[in-house]
Amino acid sequence: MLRASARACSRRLHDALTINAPLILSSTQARHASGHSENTNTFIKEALRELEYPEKLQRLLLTPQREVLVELVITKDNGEIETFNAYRVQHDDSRGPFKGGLRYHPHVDLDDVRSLASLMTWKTAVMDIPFGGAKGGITVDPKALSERELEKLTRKLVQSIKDVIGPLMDIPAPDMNTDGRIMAWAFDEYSKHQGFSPGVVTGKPVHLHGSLGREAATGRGTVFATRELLKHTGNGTIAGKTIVVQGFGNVGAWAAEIFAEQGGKVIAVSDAEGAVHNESGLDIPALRRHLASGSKLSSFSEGTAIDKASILSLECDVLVPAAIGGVITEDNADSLQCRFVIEAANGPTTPGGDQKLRSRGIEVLPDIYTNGGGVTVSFFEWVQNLQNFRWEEEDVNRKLDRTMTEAFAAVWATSKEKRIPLRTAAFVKALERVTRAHIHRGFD
Ligand SMILES: NC(=O)C1=CN([C@@H]2O[C@H](COP(=O)(O)OP(=O)(O)OC[C@H]3O[C@@H](n4cnc5c(N)ncnc54)[C@H](O)[C@@H]3O)[C@@H](O)[C@H]2O)C=CC1
Ligand SMILES: O=C(O)CCC(=O)C(=O)O
Repeated sequence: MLRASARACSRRLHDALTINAPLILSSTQARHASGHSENTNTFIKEALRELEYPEKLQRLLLTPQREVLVELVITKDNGEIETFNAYRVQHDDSRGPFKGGLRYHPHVDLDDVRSLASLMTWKTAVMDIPFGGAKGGITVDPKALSERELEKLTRKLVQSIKDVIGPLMDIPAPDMNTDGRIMAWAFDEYSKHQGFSPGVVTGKPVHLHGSLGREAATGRGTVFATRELLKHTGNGTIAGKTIVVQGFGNVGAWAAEIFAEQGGKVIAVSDAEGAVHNESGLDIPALRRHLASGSKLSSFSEGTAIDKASILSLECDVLVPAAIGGVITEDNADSLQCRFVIEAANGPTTPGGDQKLRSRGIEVLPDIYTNGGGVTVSFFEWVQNLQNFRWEEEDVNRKLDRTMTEAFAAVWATSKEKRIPLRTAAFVKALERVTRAHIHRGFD
């Protein structure tokens, strides 16, 4: 097996493609060395030490299969040309087509996308859905673009990567600052080139081959995940628990709403601009209506505006980071006053932060499991697209519940059996499944 692994490693040596790269350089090219992939690899290596896999196999599992870098050019509404860096990293497709979201954010860089692509491989494996892992992104502040510019940029991205995505190859989806509207443009642009292909992206609007339940799925899955953790640790149910949510976008707002529906007391939430607190529990539907009307979180009259940086250190039962990566670190982990960290965001805890939380006995439910509800319902959407069929929302939610519950049971059992933290257990389970797929498929 070792010799086979070695051949596989050389086959999969870093394959960086540069396509469609114009010579015009842009002001958006500043790169932030995020260090995210090093953090992700630290967690994976901890699990690999448990498994004692040979080094060549470890390299195969850590190395992305393909990294695509493109330069996108658009004419802005004012007639000026602007260019943007964009990425698609395809980490592993041994278990099925590459799968993962598209992020539009000014801090997106190759290292960030590489880390997120790797997390997708382990996430689809933990959830046991038949996909691999990928992620894409554009280095852009979407708030600085008009709707028309955003559409052009999305269409340019699809034109640039259309040869490496597809319903049976690589299936993008929403992530930070991307939504059903952007997925609809991506589906339309891809279909212009390759013929009608609803299965090329998931997270599409429901009226355009999207799935009922996908929009809320990551938040809903986060609540199912929390329910399982509370149950298995002997801490009862969500009802009555105090909950703090960092990030009030797709994932955070749906999670907060469903926590509240189940009797949880969501005492504070934040977004990129501010935070709001109410010890008696915020009225989440009212807060969502307040934001939808264009008002700011901090001006919500049924709560008190607080400094958004202080949200992580509020006293609560359950802290849910649901925004960006790297927010719980060695430097601030001592200030947390929660019993459980439920990682709805990707990569919210650095390895240093994780060690501190462990030593303080704060239980962390890892991202590759907690936020797996999104890609799970993306899988359901893809299945519906391939069948040209529509499932009822209750059916989607029931299947999501079952998938989250079964995945939890597998991670929990591994954690107990090997006496390792839940994060390491989730990676161990995922690594075993991906490795088994590689071995069964062969390397030549
Ligand atoms: N959308 C999805 O289905 C999935 C998303 N995720 C992860 O969940 C996280 C959130 O994603 P979405 O909700 O889709 O994004 P989104 O763009 O809908 O919302 C992001 C939210 O985070 C806030 N935010 C940004 N920077 C912040 C900061 N420094 N402090 C506090 N809040 C901040 C934004 O204001 C916004 O409220 C990301 O880490 C994403 O990768 C994971 C799995 C699936
Ligand atoms: O729905 C999907 O395919 C992937 C969502 C995503 O990007 C993630 O889980 O981080």
